[in-house]
Amino acid sequence: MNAGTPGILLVLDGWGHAGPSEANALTAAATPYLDGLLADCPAVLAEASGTAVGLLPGTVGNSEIGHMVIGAGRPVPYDSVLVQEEISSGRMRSNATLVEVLNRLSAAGGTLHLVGLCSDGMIHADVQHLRELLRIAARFSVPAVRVHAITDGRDVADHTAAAYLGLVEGFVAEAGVGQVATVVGRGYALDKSGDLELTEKVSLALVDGKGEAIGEPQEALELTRRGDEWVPPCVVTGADGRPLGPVRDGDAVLFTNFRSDRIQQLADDLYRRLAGRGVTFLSLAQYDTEAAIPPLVHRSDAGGGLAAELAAHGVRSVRIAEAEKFEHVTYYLNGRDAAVVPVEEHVRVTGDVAPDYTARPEMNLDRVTEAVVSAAGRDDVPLVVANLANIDVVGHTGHFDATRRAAEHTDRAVEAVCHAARATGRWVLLVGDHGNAEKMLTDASAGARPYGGHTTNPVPAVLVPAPGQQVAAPAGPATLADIAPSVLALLGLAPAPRMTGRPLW
Ligand SMILES: O=C(O)[C@H](O)COP(=O)(O)O
Ligand SMILES: [Mn+2]
Ligand SMILES: [Mn+2]
Repeated sequence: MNAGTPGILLVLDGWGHAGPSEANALTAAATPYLDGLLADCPAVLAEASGTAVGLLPGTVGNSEIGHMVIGAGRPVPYDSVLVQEEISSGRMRSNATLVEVLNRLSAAGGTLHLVGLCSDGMIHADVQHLRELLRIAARFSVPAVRVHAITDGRDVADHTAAAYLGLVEGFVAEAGVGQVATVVGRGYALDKSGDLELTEKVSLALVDGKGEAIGEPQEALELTRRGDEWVPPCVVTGADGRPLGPVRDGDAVLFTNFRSDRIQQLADDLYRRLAGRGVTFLSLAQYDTEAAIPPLVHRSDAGGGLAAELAAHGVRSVRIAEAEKFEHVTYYLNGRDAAVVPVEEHVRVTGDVAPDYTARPEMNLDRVTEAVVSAAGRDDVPLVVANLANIDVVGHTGHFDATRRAAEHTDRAVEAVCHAARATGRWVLLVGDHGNAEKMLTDASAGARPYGGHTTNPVPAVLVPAPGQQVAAPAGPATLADIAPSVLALLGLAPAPRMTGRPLW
């Protein structure tokens, strides 16, 4: 173990590794500084997807699990896995929370409303979970089921919503119960920027049947001007011209996303609007909503990681990120623990928010960099943790050239951080949390269309040693679970007892 040297943990969001290709915006970018670090510093590729981090085999990584595992120092069974286990084992069919509500609906004649993202992107939801819930509703003879379908185009390739809606219509037919009542893009339904006007439009569709009236679900897709993400709220009407969907007194609403961060704003808004009307709310997995919504599956404990260890040793850390990734370097890195920790300082960088990130791939990176440099200059802060969001956030647009420019801005920011680190005697550990920008096209077999989603590729983990610091090249396979033990070792601390990862340097 090293004697203990202060450092900077820099998460480059969406920084995956793949060889050069026409799909790789990272190798296409001019990133001389990062190229130099990768060539000269002890580096390793770390697994950031699938079972290595606590996801189902072959599942793409995401920011939540990525930061949780970076912080926990061990794989954390993610919500998608817990839901899948509940379904595969057959336990969901007798899930006490679900059964109680379904029995009540069948006895009293209420409707079950299933609200969720309809794709198999495996980041927020899996449309197969909706299928199982429809089957279970049929087994319990729930008199009516309404599906309020949120179209994706972000975790999966754009212009795929027609196929997923087709799947959902097939599931409904197979179950013999249910109708698609609402179709709306995730840009509206899964806003997490706090833009309540977007959320309100979705709520009004569900509560009052307000929105574009359509006869068939697929008609909704013709009404978007910005792809699947921005399908405007559409309400399917019945033969009598009335919307099929509005939630009525005594109904139940079950949110089918397993990930909370983007659906919780809508869940809270609906909860408030329907208060006092005897509507039961449920969520597939546990949400961070203000409202207490009972989950069908409880989340895993991701505690006992880096944050706990730093607190136990009184090691001060400063956490820095743009608003988009702020929770990731605080809440998720701390094992989904929102407790205020006296030895932690949080810097949430705000600034101009571009409605379209392709026009501003630099985002507010200058301010993030300034905050990191300023924290690095403090003697009372042994550890600075920051997230550079650009590669991931711009990568999600599916726009190759903008993502290439995001990488070039990131390169200059990393250079500035490394200079500050050298001047203040710090090491810098750079790591991706999952892949994204190294794959901006779908597979050729699928027709090579633009792709803004995450990947299963490993991520680089690179240590830029502090001046005079001797470190050996890391050996063997690595995963994100090795990052917290590495950070602790570099700070001169032992891994926490619950960590299964090992120090890489
Ligand atoms: O919510 C999103 O923006 C994407 O679906 C997933 O991206 P993230 O895991 O990087 O947040
Ligand atoms: Mn991420
Ligand atoms: Mn992302």
